[in-house]
Amino acid sequence: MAGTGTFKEIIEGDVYKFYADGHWRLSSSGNISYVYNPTVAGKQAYKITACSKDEVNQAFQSAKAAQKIWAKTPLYKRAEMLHKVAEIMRKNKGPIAECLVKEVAKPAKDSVTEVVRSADLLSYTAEGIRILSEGKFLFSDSFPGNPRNKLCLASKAPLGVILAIPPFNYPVNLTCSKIGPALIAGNAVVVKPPTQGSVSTLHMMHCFHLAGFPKGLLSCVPIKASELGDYVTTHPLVNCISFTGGCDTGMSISKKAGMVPLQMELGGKDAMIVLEDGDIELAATNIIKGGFSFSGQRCTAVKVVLVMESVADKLVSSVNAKVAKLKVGPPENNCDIVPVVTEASANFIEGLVTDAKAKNAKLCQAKFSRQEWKRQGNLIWPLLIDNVTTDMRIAWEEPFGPVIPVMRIKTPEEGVKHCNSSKYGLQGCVFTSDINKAMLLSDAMESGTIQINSAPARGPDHFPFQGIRESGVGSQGVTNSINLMTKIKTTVLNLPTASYTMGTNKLPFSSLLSFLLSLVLGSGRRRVFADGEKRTSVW
Ligand SMILES: NC(=O)c1ccc[n+]([C@@H]2O[C@H](COP(=O)([O-])OP(=O)(O)OC[C@H]3O[C@@H](n4cnc5c(N)ncnc54)[C@H](O)[C@@H]3O)[C@@H](O)[C@H]2O)c1
Repeated sequence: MAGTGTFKEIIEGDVYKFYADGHWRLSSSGNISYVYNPTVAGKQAYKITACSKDEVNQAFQSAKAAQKIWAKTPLYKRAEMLHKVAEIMRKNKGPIAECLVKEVAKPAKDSVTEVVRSADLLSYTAEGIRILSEGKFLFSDSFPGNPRNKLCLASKAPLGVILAIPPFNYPVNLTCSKIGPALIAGNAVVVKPPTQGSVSTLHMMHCFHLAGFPKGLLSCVPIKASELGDYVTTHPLVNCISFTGGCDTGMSISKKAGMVPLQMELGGKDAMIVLEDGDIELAATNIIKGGFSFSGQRCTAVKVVLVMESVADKLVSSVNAKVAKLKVGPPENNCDIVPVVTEASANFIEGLVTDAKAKNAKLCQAKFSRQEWKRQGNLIWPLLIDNVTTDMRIAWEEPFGPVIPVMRIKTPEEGVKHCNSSKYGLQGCVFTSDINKAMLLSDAMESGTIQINSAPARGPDHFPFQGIRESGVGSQGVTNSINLMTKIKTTVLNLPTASYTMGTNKLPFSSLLSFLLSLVLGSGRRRVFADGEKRTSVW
């Protein structure tokens, strides 16, 4: 059970602690943040301590110190540690999943899946040592005017301290997808958890604690973002920000961040284009799975359907039939449609529906099976909105709820134009049985990823995943995240003469040997330099 047994150390009374310097403690500020249960209006699920400025600063200082030691930890040992955390997470998936159900209303089964998937991600990331153990070796003579007398060794070095800011919808998975690559690459991490989702994140962090990482290397500092958000994101010890969340927050952080690498995974308006030759049943199934699961609160949810007029009726009626079978209710019962995360989100979604209705869109479920479209608290019944036009907000905005607009198009180009006019460019998908059309459309759609004959999806977690325009900066996926969280360090070996592998040059052994000798002799000694002269080394 959450906060007990293995996890009893992370709570005092009914208040969850923060994690820094290898310890769990309450903030000296005495400040508390409240996490609400989305399923029961106004009901508090958890209380968490909120860190002060000094405590956040201390976490960054400790991270900086610990990173220096961690960077000297052999790659294989770093990998062993990540495998160990993954094992602990798998063993303790129950309590972590329990928190996801309570604080973000994720269906119980999906909550367990999120924890297991995150453990798998960490195990996979541990194998990132294969990427990190390889570097590059360059010869100088491919650039005009250079003989082969310079040898360049390039390798990946850690950046330092990574600030990880995950969103509420996948707090465990999207924290692991930042921590794993950061640690394997030799970095330290400070996590700022989302308020809804913080308790799952704290439980997950305890698994890292139990695995025995060096003190200070990892910390998790819940804060009130409105008060300390800027302090955290502009802290001078931050060497990289890996953020997942909404466009407005991400863009505001990007503008304020200093000269540090950014990994920004922001919102999306993922378009599905359905052509006349597409498998309509398959498209309908993917709208249900890809658009309504977790009540549409996924960055890669289908967020607008652009269907060719001639097959639109068939698609809409197939989706409507499937919508009627969706189970609406609490996450504990594994319902398909669960309450959205906050009342503010529910109000926002309702606003999009009201606007579309006022502009004569058709609310399919208001008519279908005589069921009025409805909302009770944060619970919003699934809704397909047909005949959506470009003057409606829902044609452009991200609902992050179980509401999907359908726009009827006359040509595929019309669909591409709508997709490319969006401020977002995360994912998209195309349904067609013609591979040539699929490729042409994929190339024409300006989004980070286009899926052919399947709904947008983030996984598998090692695939590259990125957004363009306001959907983000940088690319993720295990390999890309490792690369983003490292910098290239080069050492150039300057030889006294050009040397070609198995070349037929006359070998100037004496000078080459003396040069090599100079490399192996210790600092401060009288050394023979490449030019044959004896000098005292400066280091
Ligand atoms: N592209 C992706 O990979 C991806 C994945 C999941 C979710 N998302 C997007 O995330 C959004 C939903 O998540 P959300 O509601 O948690 O987003 P959000 O932008 O409200 O919050 C994201 C995170 O930023 C923090 N935050 C807010 N203000 C801050 C500030 N001033 N300084 C520092 N941190 C601050 C929040 O506490 C949270 O941890 C959607 O737009 C969704 O599309 C994107």
